[in-house]
Amino acid sequence: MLPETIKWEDKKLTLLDQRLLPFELRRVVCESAEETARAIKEMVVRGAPAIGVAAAYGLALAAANGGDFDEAAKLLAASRPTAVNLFWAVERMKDLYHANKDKPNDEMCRVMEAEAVKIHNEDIEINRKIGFYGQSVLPRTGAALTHCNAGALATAGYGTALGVFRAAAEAGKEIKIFADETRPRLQGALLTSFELSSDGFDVTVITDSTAAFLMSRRKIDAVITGADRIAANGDAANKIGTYSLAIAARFHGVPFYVAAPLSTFDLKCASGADIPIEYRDGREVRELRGVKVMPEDTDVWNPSFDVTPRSLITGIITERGIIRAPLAENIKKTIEEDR
Ligand SMILES: CSC[C@H]1O[C@H](OP(=O)(O)O)[C@H](O)[C@@H]1O
Repeated sequence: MLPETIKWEDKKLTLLDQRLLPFELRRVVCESAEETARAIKEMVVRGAPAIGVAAAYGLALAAANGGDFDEAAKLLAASRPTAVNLFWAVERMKDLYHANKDKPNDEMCRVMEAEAVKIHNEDIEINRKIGFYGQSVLPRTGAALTHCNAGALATAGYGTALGVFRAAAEAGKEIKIFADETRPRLQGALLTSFELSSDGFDVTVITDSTAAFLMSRRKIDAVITGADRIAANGDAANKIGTYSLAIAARFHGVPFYVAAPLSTFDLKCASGADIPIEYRDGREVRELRGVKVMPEDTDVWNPSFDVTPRSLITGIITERGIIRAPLAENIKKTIEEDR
């Protein structure tokens, strides 16, 4: 059984240290917003929904610890730039804090803690709904391909893309899953493979550059990935390598789905061009788990995300159903109906 990604125990946030998986199971304890922000930046916890939930708890800690709450919120918002779930959670907790800051401290802290727990539990329920709708795109028996980790390790539990596979299995479907290793941080090889095999799935790791050849040699019924931010027109930012996967899927006639909660949509971004892309240290590419794989002075360009244009996306699987073309219109309609 997979350990919980995020736990709130004795008014402390404990995070499964995903930098050590699958070789070591260790938890990092966060007792302040500062410690939480560092854990997000250093990818102790990662995955769009998971960092949103962690940030919510980070702000519950900020409220309990006193000090400058708005500064704590800024610090958390600055930890990583692409996943909009982070900003959504920060804004939701800030609004609550300012609505309750004049109440007695223990009451205000209780309200903040309860909201973070609510965000945590909501995420798991949303992921189950994403799985419920998403499993319909998979056959009774078949194969699927995913990229990075959009599973329980990237969320508060159950997962988004991997939640679709869980729901398919719960519906009695037999799906062989191929997981891109996902250079440079290897979330597919180290996290998705570990997560799915721990839950008894038939999962095979391939290198990122194998995906197109795999599609040319065997039937892949669908590619299903997560997302970190989806623009109003349907362009979707996700882990680097997703865009080239979508191009290969289109060339081979494989349906390409993005699985994401409505909190991943950012209507303030008109298109993918407006989505901020995180660039990380080149050392992530020059080294593999601390072992140099190229000279230290090698120039590296290391965007952590790319943007898949809506034209390559078959559908976006959400907790309100599958949004299909015309994506811009149907995104607007779905979000308005959810309000
Ligand atoms: C369920 S969304 C997970 C999403 O986040 C990952 O990025 P990172 O591991 O850098 O946080 C990747 O883009 C996944 O699809």
